Amino acid sequence: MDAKRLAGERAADYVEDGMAVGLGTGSTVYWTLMKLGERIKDGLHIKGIATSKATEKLAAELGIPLTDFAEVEQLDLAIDGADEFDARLQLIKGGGGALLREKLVAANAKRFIVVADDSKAVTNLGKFPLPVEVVQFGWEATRRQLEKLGCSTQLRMKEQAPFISDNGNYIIDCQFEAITDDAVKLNEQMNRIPGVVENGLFVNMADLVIVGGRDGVVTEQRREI
Ligand SMILES: O=C[C@H](O)[C@H](O)[C@H](O)COP(=O)(O)O
Repeated sequence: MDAKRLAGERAADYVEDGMAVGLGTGSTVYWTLMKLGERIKDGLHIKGIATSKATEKLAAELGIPLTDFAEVEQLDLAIDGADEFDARLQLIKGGGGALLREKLVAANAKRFIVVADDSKAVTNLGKFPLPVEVVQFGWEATRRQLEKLGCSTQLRMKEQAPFISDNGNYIIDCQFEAITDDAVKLNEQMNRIPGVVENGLFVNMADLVIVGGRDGVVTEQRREI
């Protein structure tokens, strides 16, 4: 079975009746959502908060009831994919441009489970360009400030026009040599730049990473507290 599918489906086992669940975005968590859709048909009752418009649409198609933060104070669980994860379970996310809602949802969940295939495991974060969501106004100035942190940058494009996030913002992809030392510090430095809305570094957030191996074996890595 596909490695993403193995990881995605396993995560659905952590969802219990009555839970409020953060529903991630991407091709790995897609399998979690499919599984949850099946379990709902069999009588599981949950409510979800989607991390993107794409996930909202998929959840509606699968019959997963949605709610929002007006109704839910804290999610029991959030499940999402990642573009990279290291041994400390620090992540880069946002390859699909959903990082802002994803971070907000994960930050307001009691437990955050990441699903990934084994190609996402890295020794040092940063081979995958770090996505940073910025407001459209003055984005060129924001980009220059980001470059002062030691990266080269690229405005994300889609069909010859700037990519627009679900929140109406641009994404600047930041390529570092490697994020070797302090992801906590870089996360803070980026978010202090005026114009930056959020960045794709998820530090000390993931509690568990479920990894689908291309050999068909699923492993689980827990964060040491
Ligand atoms: O913005 C997108 C998200 O951060 C995704 O969770 C991430 O890009 C991983 O996606 P996939 O499971 O499709 O590789």
